[in-house]
Amino acid sequence: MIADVSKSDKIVVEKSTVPVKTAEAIEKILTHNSKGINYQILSNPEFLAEGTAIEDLFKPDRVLIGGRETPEGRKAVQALKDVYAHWVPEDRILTTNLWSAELSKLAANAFLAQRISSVNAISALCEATGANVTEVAYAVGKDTRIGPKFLNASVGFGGSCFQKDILNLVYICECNGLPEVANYWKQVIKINDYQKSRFVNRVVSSMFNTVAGKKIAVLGFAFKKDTGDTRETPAIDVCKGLLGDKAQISIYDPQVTEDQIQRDLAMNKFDWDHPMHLQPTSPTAVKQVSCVWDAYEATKGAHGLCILTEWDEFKTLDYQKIFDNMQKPAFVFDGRNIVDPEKLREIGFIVYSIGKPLDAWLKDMPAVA
Ligand SMILES: NC(=O)c1ccc[n+]([C@@H]2O[C@H](COP(=O)([O-])OP(=O)(O)OC[C@H]3O[C@@H](n4cnc5c(N)ncnc54)[C@H](O)[C@@H]3O)[C@@H](O)[C@H]2O)c1
Ligand SMILES: O=c1ccn([C@@H]2O[C@H](COP(=O)(O)OP(=O)(O)O[C@H]3O[C@H](CO)[C@@H](O)[C@H](O)[C@H]3O)[C@@H](O)[C@H]2O)c(=O)[nH]1
Repeated sequence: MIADVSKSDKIVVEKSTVPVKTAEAIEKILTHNSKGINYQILSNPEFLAEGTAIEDLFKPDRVLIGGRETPEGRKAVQALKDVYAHWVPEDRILTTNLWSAELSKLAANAFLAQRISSVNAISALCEATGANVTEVAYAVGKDTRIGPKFLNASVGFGGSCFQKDILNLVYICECNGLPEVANYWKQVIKINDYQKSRFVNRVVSSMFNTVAGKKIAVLGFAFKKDTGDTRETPAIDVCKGLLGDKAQISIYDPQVTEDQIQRDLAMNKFDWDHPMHLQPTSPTAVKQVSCVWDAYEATKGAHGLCILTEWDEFKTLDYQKIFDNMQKPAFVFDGRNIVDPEKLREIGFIVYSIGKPLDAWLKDMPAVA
């Protein structure tokens, strides 16, 4: 513990995403064990995203430093500011009070996730009306007040941060007697869950209302491209949904190991959020799941193919070769909108792309159970 080993005054910096007022708890613990040493607690939340961590570190949109509004607090903030000033322009280093810094991190992730749930909600309406979500998102994002980023409709957001941080925000709202605000943010997660189950329903209803005994190839298991991280990946819920209807699944991801996939699919929801030592020791492998190291192997003999991560290599696969080796009718369900549905239809596939005008085959099939 910091208090045990400190021999002089210290600045303690929170980098992790924490509930608002965590700095106060840290401050109290350290002060009560201080033996005359002074501690300044700063909140300096981390904003990097996986897959772009180094870029984000060197060229951050902003660095946020929160501290106590006392002379000692301001001095500590300035000391950390001086460290960042070595490579970050000064106008990008924001200083605030402690609680604003802690809350801003949660709010930023909630706003980002909210954009995805907003566009995903619109994607369902696009499918019902014949609008195209890519065109709608482009038109909406052209308004400079809204902006074009983070408006890609998908099978759902994943990753270790968004759901956890929104639940954190919801909890803080409830603790502060703000149930309406809590419910507002909960809805972002509900739409995300809806989007994943909507995707599974599309697969099942398109394939004659059952996938039992059918081989479904899954391309991509990570929660986004350029990472092997599977925490909260939508692929877990989609695969579990398909397994629930007794599909045989063959998974290929360029970076996720078979061991990780088996572990994720064998565990109960939320178990994978626990530290390693609290997770079930050796979950039994899910027999209906095989993991292969090649997209062509995964799709060989398959009835349907689901794209669940937007890996670049999936954009340039030889889809004619894939079609030739699949059962017919051959289905593609693109959960990331990375393939050209028209080109794939020309090959002979029946194609579902999130929020895009529906294939004639899919038109009368229900999107939700
Ligand atoms: N991963 C990212 O891209 C990212 C980006 C910005 C901020 N963050 C934040 O940084 C923090 C760490 O994220 P990470 O991705 O490195 O997570 P991680 O799961 O890789 O690391 C967390 C560590 O904390 C340990 N841990 C968890 N619960 C514990 C407990 N109760 N007692 C003792 N140890 C415990 C885990 O064993 C693990 O070693 C989180 O607050 C996260 O929100 C992460
Ligand atoms: O338009 C979009 C953008 C993203 N996603 C999905 O959203 C999830 C999260 O993506 P992203 O935010 O790029 O990755 P993270 O590494 O989770 O980074 C987020 O979470 C981090 C941890 O708090 C923050 O530091 C980052 O700023 C914040 O972007 C992934 O499943 C993406 O596929 C979409 O579906 N559509």
